[in-house]
Amino acid sequence: MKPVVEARGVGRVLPGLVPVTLVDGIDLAIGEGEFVAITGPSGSGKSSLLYLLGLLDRPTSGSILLEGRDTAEADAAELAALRLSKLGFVFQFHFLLPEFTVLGNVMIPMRKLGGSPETELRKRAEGLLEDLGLGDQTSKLPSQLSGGQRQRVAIARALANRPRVILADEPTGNLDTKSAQTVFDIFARLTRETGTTVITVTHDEGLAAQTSRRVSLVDGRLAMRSSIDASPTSE
Ligand SMILES: Nc1ncnc2c1ncn2[C@@H]1O[C@H](COP(=O)(O)OP(=O)(O)OP(=O)(O)O)[C@@H](O)[C@H]1O
Repeated sequence: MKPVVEARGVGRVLPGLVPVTLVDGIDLAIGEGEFVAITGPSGSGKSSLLYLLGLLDRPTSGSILLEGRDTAEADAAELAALRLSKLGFVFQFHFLLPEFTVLGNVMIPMRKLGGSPETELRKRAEGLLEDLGLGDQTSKLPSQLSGGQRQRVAIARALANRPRVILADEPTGNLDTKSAQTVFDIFARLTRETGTTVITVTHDEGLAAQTSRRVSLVDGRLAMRSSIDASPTSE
């Protein structure tokens, strides 16, 4: 199976009088429909790796491949276009725009990508929200929703342009146990039913155990087991 996202010898060093190594020598191949948890102690580089895999940051060594394409030479506009059309992001904080309705928030990335009539975009956004149990909340403002509902809107927005990969950074960090479980249930269903790849940073052992693969970091490097796990998808 061809990997959807691949890191080849990826390192990221912050320059300075005392350079800081965020991640180092990461080799990782993640396939279609995989549900991957990035785990490790605080400060081990989990968010840094996620940002690199999501093309939000650039490696200082090695490269990231998306659907087999090396992104090392892509300029900022090309990276932005790839993020918009191929990737979806969910963060610990929802980052919904407060003045837009739930539906309006989900339609923002759709309108940015364009290519379909407004009525079609609206229908698709409504379908996504319905699917995530928010069919009766579409005209509300984010402030009128619970934390769990807001995070589901953020997931709907991440899915707006039918991404190949969802990248989530501690998406359950602000949620109660039940809402956190709902988020992971949604991710599991997405990977199973649509072949979307989900890569999520989490420090919650119980949730990490529900994914199909663990990638563990220690001091910015893959822990031994993660390297072994990386091999089957790159065959
Ligand atoms: N802009 C920065 N300047 C200096 N150090 C940084 C910067 N960004 C990250 N770091 C350091 O790099 C290391 C990796 O950070 P990162 O946020 O990727 O780790 P993490 O595993 O996600 O941590 P946490 O679980 O606490 O969120 C940490 O030691 C962090 O303090």
